[in-house]
Amino acid sequence: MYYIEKRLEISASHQLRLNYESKCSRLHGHNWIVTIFCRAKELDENGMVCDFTHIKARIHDYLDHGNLNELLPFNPTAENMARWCVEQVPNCYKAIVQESEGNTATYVRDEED
Ligand SMILES: Nc1nc2c(c(=O)[nH]1)N=C([C@H](O)[C@H](O)COP(=O)(O)OP(=O)(O)OP(=O)(O)O)CN2
Ligand SMILES: [Zn+2]
Repeated sequence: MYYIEKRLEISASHQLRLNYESKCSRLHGHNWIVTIFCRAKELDENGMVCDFTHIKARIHDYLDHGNLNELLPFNPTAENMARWCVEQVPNCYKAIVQESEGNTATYVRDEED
């Protein structure tokens, strides 16, 4: 099995829709650190699991300097973002989304998916 990791830094704004009072419901920004994990039993005809540049294009270039509430069709928590990242990238099985130092969410695709 081949494994790759791609680390992305994304500056963006968001506000959370929550059923309790929170400062996070106000529009604010983070410098997210997103790590994408991909794997494949066989390499493609280019000798890759997935092109790092394509991963950056699908995640970073789409979200960077944007408003996540406008770009994503769900409440932009770190957990939801991690799942969305896994769904965007071919051969991706895991994503780690760090919102700030100490605040991190991970999504791992089920084996049978
Ligand atoms: N489980 C989650 N909890 C929270 C999320 C999330 O995505 N998943 N997100 C937020 C907000 O985005 C909020 O902006 C985070 O604020 P921050 O100041 O970074 O975190 P804390 O309130 O924990 O404060 P620290 O000073 O960093 O301890 C909130 N929760
Ligand atoms: Zn936030």
